[in-house]
Amino acid sequence: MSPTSLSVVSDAVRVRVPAKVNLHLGVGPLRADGYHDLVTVFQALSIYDDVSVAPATTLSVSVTRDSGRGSGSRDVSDIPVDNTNLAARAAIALGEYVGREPAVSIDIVKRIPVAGGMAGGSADAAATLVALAALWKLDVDRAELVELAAGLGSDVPFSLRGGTALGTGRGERLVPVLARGDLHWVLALARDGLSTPAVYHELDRLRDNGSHDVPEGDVDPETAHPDALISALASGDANAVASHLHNDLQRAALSLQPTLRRTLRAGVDAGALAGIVSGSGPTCAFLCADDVSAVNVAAELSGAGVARAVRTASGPVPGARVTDE
Ligand SMILES: C[C@](O)(CO)[C@H](O)COP(=O)(O)OP(=O)(O)OC[C@H]1O[C@@H](n2ccc(N)nc2=O)[C@H](O)[C@@H]1O
Ligand SMILES: Nc1ncnc2c1ncn2[C@@H]1O[C@H](COP(=O)(O)OP(=O)(O)OP(=O)(O)O)[C@@H](O)[C@H]1O
Repeated sequence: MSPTSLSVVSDAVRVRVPAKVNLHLGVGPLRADGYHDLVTVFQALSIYDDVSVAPATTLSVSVTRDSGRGSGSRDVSDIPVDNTNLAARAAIALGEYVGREPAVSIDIVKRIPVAGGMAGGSADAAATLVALAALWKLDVDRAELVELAAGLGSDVPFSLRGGTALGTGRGERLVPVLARGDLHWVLALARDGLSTPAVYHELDRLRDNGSHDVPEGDVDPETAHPDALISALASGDANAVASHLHNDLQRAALSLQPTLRRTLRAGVDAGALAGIVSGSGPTCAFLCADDVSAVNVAAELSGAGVARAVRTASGPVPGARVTDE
């Protein structure tokens, strides 16, 4: 390797950033600004995108599908590589904030399912903020990065933070939640993605067609607080956590992709404690009693032919972090 290419390698900063699942997702009515108030409990899971940034003459983005085992991405060709990519938007926003040209190359290795309800794009935006803060040796504190993150998307602040957290507002206002021990998950990845706005829109449509503002089984975020789930997380009892998993967006995701009902049933039949649609879907997340059970459930689900791919993961894990792995 020439000294020049060595210096290019050493100039790059790589950040590893996790996927998320919502253990509780209470969705309020549509607000005037097009968003919904949420009460949500996020958990970061051990499926990661890697985002590398390096100095360049102009801003560019590349996205590669990790071809190794553990890859969650079916195809990355749907992901834009222009300035609409959330990672590019993060670089532009941070550049504007600190008065710097975002002349960097951003290379994303994708493992988080695309349009899967696991905050893949948000993860890349959060990773880019952390990577550029390190590359440019910025004197910005965490609160400033969180503020920029919230401007990029509702899930981006959680991708920065990771762990387990209670989210309110659009989902961007976070407080940490104590979770004892690790939870073991199986993820069933769907063949087609779901658009987040389309799923929220479908929930509004279903609610408009129903007789109640907040239909039976849904949680009113104005009044409901996921206390029982938070106590279960503190106790580290996976059975108790499983019985308090809840997602108001689930029926909208099922309405748009009815085959997910079969996937949810198959996971529980395979021995999971409970199954839930992850965020806006269509990924289904199954909570298992322990790591051995997760491997067994994953094997059985793979054989059932109800998913494009099946992965195991554990949580909580930290948010976007510089790595040299
Ligand atoms: C479904 C979740 O993943 C749960 O954590 C998030 O609420 C989605 O967060 P996100 O992908 O970061 O979403 P954003 O980029 O902020 O918003 C995309 C679109 O989703 C809808 N949206 C999002 C968040 C929210 N609290 N209410 C909404 O109605 C809006 O139509 C919005 O235009
Ligand atoms: N870096 C990125 N990674 C993935 N998708 C991106 C990225 N930048 C922009 N997008 C666009 O965003 C769309 C949603 O992709 P993403 O993987 O973030 O969905 P998601 O995980 O369901 O989102 P969330 O869970 O935050 O609602 C994609 O179809 C793609 O066109």
